[in-house]
Amino acid sequence: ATCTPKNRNDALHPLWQSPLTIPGGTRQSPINIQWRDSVYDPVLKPLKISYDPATCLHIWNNGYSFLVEFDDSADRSIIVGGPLENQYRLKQFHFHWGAINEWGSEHTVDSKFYPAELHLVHWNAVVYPTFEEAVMEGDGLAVIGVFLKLGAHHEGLQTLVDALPAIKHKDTVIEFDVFDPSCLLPPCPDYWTYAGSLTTPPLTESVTWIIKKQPIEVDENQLEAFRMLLFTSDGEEEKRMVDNFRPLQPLMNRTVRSSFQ
Ligand SMILES: NS(=O)(=O)N=C1NCCCN1
Ligand SMILES: [Zn+2]
Repeated sequence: ATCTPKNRNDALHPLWQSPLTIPGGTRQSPINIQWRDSVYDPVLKPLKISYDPATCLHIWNNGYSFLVEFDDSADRSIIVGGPLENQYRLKQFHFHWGAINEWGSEHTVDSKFYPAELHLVHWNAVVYPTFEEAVMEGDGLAVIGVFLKLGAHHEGLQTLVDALPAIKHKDTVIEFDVFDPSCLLPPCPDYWTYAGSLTTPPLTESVTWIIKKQPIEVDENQLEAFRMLLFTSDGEEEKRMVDNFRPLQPLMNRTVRSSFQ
C-alpha cells in the first residue's frame, strides 16, 4: 500500500507510521537503477560470500516482512570484497513483495519492478561494537539485494516457504536451525552498488547496497505463499502481508557503479 500524500515531506507511510521521506535525506533507498547511467568501475572486486548454515537461529514474522536471523556474535557468516573496505557480518535476511506479480520489489531496473526482492543484511563488526551502532553510521551496513522473478520452482526457497504457515501472524517465530542463504544467490557475480539507506525504519543512511544483476527464479505457488502471511496478530482482523515495499526515492547526487561492462 502506498500513500498518495499532497506533500511527500510530511507523509506518514501507513505501514510504519514514520516519515515516508527523511527530511534532508540525500542518500535514500530504494532507487531506480537506470542501466545505461551506471558506471563500470574496474576497481570493484568480486564479492566474497561465506555463510555458515549452522549460524541460522529462527524465522519470524515481524509484522512487516518475514525474516531469518543469524548468530552474529562472531565472524562466522560474512561477506568481504566487492565495494566493501571491511568484512561485514550477516545478521538477517528478509523479503519485500507485491499483491500481484506486476510489482513487489523495492529497487527497479530501467523502471521495471520484479515481483519480489530479497535483502541480506550485514553489519560492519570490524569498526562498530554492535549492529545498533552500525545502523547509525555511513559505512555501518551492507545489504545484498536479489530480485525474484516468476519462473521455475526454487528448491532452496521451498525450505523457507514450508515454514511460513507456522509464522502466519505478526510476532510468531519458529526455530530454524540449519539454512544456507547462499542457495538464494544467483550464480552470476555481476552487481550494481551505490550508497543508500535502510528502506524500513529507522531509514538511516548507513547502507552500501549491492544489487545482483541476475534475478533468481521462483514459481507462482512460492510467491503466493509469501502473500498468505499476515501483517496482523492472531485475533485481529486479518490483513494480508503484501506490498511491503517502500516507494522509489530520488537519486540526487549519486552514481550507481557496476562490477561488469
Ligand atoms: N529493507 S532494509 O533496507 O533491509 N531495512 C532494514 N531495516 C531494519 C534493519 C534491517 N533492514
Ligand atoms: Zn529490506
